Amino acid sequence: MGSKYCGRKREERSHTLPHIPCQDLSSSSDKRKRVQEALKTFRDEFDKRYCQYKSNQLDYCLKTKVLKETAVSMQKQYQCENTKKRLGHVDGINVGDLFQYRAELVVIGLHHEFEKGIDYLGKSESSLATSIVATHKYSNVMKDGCLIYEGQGTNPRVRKPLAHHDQKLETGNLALWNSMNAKRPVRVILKISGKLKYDGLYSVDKMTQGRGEFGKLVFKFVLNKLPDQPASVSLSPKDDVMETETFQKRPKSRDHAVPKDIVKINDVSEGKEKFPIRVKTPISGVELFKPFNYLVTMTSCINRVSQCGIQFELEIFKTESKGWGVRTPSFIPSGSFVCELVGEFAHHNNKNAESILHDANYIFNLGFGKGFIDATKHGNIGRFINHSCSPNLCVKDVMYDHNDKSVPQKMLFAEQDIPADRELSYDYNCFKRNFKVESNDCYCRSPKCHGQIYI
Ligand SMILES: C[S@@+](CC[C@H](N)C(=O)[O-])C[C@H]1O[C@@H](n2cnc3c(N)ncnc32)[C@H](O)[C@@H]1O
Repeated sequence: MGSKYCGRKREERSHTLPHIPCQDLSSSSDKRKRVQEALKTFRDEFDKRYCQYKSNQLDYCLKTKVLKETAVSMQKQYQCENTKKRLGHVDGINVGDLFQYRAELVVIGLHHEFEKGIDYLGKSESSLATSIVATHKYSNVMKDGCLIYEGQGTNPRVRKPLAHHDQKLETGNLALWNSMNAKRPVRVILKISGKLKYDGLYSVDKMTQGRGEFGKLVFKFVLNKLPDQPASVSLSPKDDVMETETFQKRPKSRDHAVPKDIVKINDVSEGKEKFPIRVKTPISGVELFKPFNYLVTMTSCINRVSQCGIQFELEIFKTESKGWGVRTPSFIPSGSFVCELVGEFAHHNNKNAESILHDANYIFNLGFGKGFIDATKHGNIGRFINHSCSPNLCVKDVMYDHNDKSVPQKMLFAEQDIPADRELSYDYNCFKRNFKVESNDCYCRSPKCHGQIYI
């Protein structure tokens, strides 16, 4: 039963096995033959091991493990080719060659890393990148022949990291940076339609740093194919689509699909925040909120330079039943600072308190004797964040250097990982409501909804 299955699998797989066209029969033909033989040995050995796993009823999802095991065993038996890392082309491998598995690249010496996208030689400042593999797991983009390649770092799409960090200019990232400065070419392997294609030598022309899909700082390397490189062989007319699209075309979940909105205001903060704060509305006409003066700090601390400007792109949008709300177009990791609740600070004994509290939409009550923050006329994006009985943000008191406890600084932090396009919310009931309490019906739709919100 086991061997019958293996036979069928072997036959099926032969259609997708690495294909190296036999076109180069010159002086390097021997090397090419050896590369092909190494691949054949790898495939046969992999099939054998994989069948054993199957017949022993071991978890056959461990395909990656068997692939690596096979390649490592070949390394130990000196059956691999091009074992010494080098810059430039690798003997016996042509631009346009196709491969099925990352482990095969190790066996033939095109890319020596089983998992890491950047392979390099040398150490630290003197390191140079030899090859990169561009897959859909990172936000890599191929546009008009130019590859924008995201640097190396913790990637929740590969495995959930214990802690998600900003990318650092070290190891592979540093090597790519060094290759850029030293103007040394890098081999590029592209993953297209499930196959790995050697696309030839590229130059690293630029490096920028920005916030990535998961909210951390990432490096973006701009690579261009060297002009003297042979045109690569396309997989099929359909596969050429990747030339103009991002690798990362994942459909958005229906639950969190963003309705088609148009940008009504490009930056409500008028340049005061690090990122523009867009106001979006459905295409049908929607009346905008009353104008207000955008502040980045509390009016009681005007001399303080804001130490906590917003760190993520945020946008204001029209919710179905709660008026305006705030959502994030990008992922926000749990624990991240999101924004401060900013407004005019007033005490309850302020002669205008009664009239202010009459229109309590943008009032954050700090408790009896502690005053309140009024964001009616002066405020920031925090004034648009709605209440939820199952919130994704929490409110924390943060002390600044002045250490003045009478000055309220209410900061909102992500209480959990927040996916892109999700509405931000916190629990309004965390504010003390021991003076004039107004209650409203709550439309948060959480299964834990208390039915009312208090302001
Ligand atoms: C700080 S403002 C939030 C922004 C507001 N939605 C707007 O349109 O400007 C607070 C007001 O939003 C509305 N709101 C916030 N959370 C709500 C919820 N869960 N259910 C119903 N209304 C809510 C209430 O009218 C509340 O007084």
